[in-house]
Amino acid sequence: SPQHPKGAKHLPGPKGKPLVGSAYDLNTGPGGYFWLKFTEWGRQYGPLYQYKVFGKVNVIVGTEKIANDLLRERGDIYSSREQLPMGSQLLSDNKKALFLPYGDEWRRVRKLQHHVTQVRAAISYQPLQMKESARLVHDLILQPKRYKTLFQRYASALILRLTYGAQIETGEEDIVRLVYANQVNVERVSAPGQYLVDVLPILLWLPSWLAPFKREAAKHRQREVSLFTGLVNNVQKDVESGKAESSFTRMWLENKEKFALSDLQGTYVLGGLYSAAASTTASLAMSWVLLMVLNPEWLVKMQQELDRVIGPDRLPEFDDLTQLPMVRAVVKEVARMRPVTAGGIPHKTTADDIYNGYMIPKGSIVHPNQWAIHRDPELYPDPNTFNPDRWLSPKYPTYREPLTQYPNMNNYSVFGFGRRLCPGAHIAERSLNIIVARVGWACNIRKAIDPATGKEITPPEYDYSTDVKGLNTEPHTFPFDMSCRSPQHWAVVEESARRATEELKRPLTLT
Ligand code: HEM
Repeated sequence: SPQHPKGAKHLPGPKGKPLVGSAYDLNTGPGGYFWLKFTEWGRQYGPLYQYKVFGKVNVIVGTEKIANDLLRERGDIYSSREQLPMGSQLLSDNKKALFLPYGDEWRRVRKLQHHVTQVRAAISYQPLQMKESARLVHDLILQPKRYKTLFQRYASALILRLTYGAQIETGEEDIVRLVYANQVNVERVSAPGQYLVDVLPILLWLPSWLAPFKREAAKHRQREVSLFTGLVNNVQKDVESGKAESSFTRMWLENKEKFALSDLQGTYVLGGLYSAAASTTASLAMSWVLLMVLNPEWLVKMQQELDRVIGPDRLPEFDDLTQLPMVRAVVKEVARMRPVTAGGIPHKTTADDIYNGYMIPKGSIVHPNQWAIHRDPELYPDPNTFNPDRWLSPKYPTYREPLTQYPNMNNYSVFGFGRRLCPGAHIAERSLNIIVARVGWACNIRKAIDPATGKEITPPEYDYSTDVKGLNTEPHTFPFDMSCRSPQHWAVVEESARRATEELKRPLTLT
């Protein structure tokens, strides 16, 4: 254990049991959600505390200020990741962008990610987002019970078209099924605590015949590498035959020397975008529907704004967003109350540090607990109330003007902190704004009526989980009614969706 400089104190926190530490306490919070356990401990130990698992120090951060002080201001030592033996080492030979240690390889990877996700690039994807959202609204009105599939189709179609030039119509194409199955698999295998080797890395030294987890990892890895490589090879063939449309993969293939990544590392960066982009975006869209069912007065307020600014004759467009602060406030408030990575994506420290007199040793796993950060009563008075006004009225501490620009999601805690901040935030923000503006413009969303009793069904406030254990959360299927607001709105939706479907068949050009 590190030498504590004179006077540096241990962080407070639960003592845990000998050897295992707090390993088995994490799922003992409400609903078994570890971020609620983090939050419960936070009430006892304060906004910065630690627990240990098999001797490993985990530091939990419960306010935005401390998260920024550490993960951003001291980014040179708070920007690494833990390489789990199973999830990272055996499964991908440490090639997964999300899990790369801080250093030169990560910087090169980040350069490629940044190139395709920076604001300027994100703006050029708006036409595609408009087409996909037009189809989304149309299909949601016809088949609201398929909302989960349809939100996932929107998000998958967007990222797979951008990454590989793949055209997705139903969302049930082979490519979608394969990348989705791969993601579920990988997240299951890499969820912390699934394999003993993750807490006892010494097991890595076992020969394969004694270590079934090694054979299992090898199988997954082979499957994943051939999936990602196959997708890149298809684009390569199209480039050679001159029929490849614009895509991230084509751009990378044509500019490989600029990025200086191995073929396999580049392939992993591209393949990893789907897992980072698809279920996260879809999750927040679903949470929006749920929060509209639970807080119908805010849908009405949003529709009043949309009716005033847009009128009944056309769908909202990206250029309208400056005039739609209520739409942006609703989106931001949904992200506050239902953060997708609720317990935060942990960073790892690469040197000893002292903060406010407390020791944070090198190698600590630092969890910015979004659940607590988003419910800090100093920043968010009455934090458990869904209140978009906190972004729109000067009487709240989170208010900022001008409202043509704020609220927005720049540097918003929902996307993480410091140098590892989500590079896809500009794309995700645009997706959510246009989905919420358009679905809100076109649809009424209400509680479903129980046919047996004739009474309204109120879905649970927080019944979340995920198919994919571990990092991302999303609401379990919940009941609601959705219908188009008027025949006039429907005519606009039908015509826009028809045109979008036609246009989606033409090659994409990214500027
Ligand atoms: C609502 C949607 C999204 C949410 C809530 C979200 C959230 C996050 C969070 C919390 C992190 C970790 C940040 C940290 O370590 O501090 C992250 C990382 C990442 N995100 Fe997103 N994300 C979303 C959408 C996207 C999209 C659309 C893309 C790509 C187009 C994307 C690409 C990535 C990548 C590549 C990383 C890894 C960065 C690294 O480890 O250096 N994300 N995201």
